Amino acid sequence: MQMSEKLVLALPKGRILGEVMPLVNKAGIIPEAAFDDPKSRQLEFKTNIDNLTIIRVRAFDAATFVAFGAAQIGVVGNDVLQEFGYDDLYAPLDLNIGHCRLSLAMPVDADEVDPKEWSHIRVATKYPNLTRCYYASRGVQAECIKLNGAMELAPSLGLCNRIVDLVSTGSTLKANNLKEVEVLTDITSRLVISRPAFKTRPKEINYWIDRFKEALKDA
Ligand SMILES: Nc1ncnc2c1ncn2[C@@H]1O[C@H](COP(=O)(O)OP(=O)(O)OP(=O)(O)O)[C@@H](O)[C@H]1O
Ligand SMILES: O=P(O)(O)OC[C@H]1O[C@H](OP(=O)(O)OP(=O)(O)O)[C@H](O)[C@@H]1O
Repeated sequence: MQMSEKLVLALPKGRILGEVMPLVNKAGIIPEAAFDDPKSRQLEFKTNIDNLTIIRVRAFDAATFVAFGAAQIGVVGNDVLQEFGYDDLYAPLDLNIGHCRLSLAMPVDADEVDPKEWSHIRVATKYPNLTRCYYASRGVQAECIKLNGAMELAPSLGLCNRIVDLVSTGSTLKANNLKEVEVLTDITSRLVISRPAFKTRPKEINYWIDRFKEALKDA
């Protein structure tokens, strides 16, 4: 296949990276050595594919780079997809990695843990849009305090009694004396595509979607 114009793949640099790289490699993409060098300050990496580079960015920013067409392909958790709701992101493939859930949690000794009885709640979260939408659809007004991490501290320090955060093993909640009250949504990571790129370079983009589909079959 003829490949010329640069194609950028945006990968999240956090915990997903370890899970996503075997898939990226199986899809036939091998980054240059600097990618695995912890001392390297490089942010964009050549690969064995002539026109394809990889950028390693924060999980939320991977969605933004692709949504604005600065990268054409990316890997993004559907927590981030739902939080932003970017129209220009097409998410055709569930990569079956980054499994977790977005849940509301409260102190283990809290009362008022029946969501059906709530009409207004205050919540500390990294996901204010998703949280507001979820509760609005059930007639509950959610007032959100945006934090970027360590949400679990909010109840014990009196910021607010409820948090909405990602849960996987549940050990972070347990270590901070919190209990999971309800699951808002289940999360996995998806392959995402910039819609404009999909329109203008369909053959090339479909080629890579197919390579990732094949990689998933062997996973
Ligand atoms: N405990 C978890 N188990 C499984 N997947 C998770 C877990 N926490 C987060 N994820 C997934 O990994 C993505 C990136 O999370 P990660 O914790 O690496 O980033 P972050 O620390 O939130 O981001 P940043 O470093 O940019 O602030 C999330 O958007 C989510 O889809
Ligand atoms: O249920 P668990 O297995 O304990 O996982 C949940 C934790 O994982 C995520 O945080 P992360 O470790 O990514 O750190 P962060 O707070 O910096 O995002 C999430 O925000 C929880 O704190």
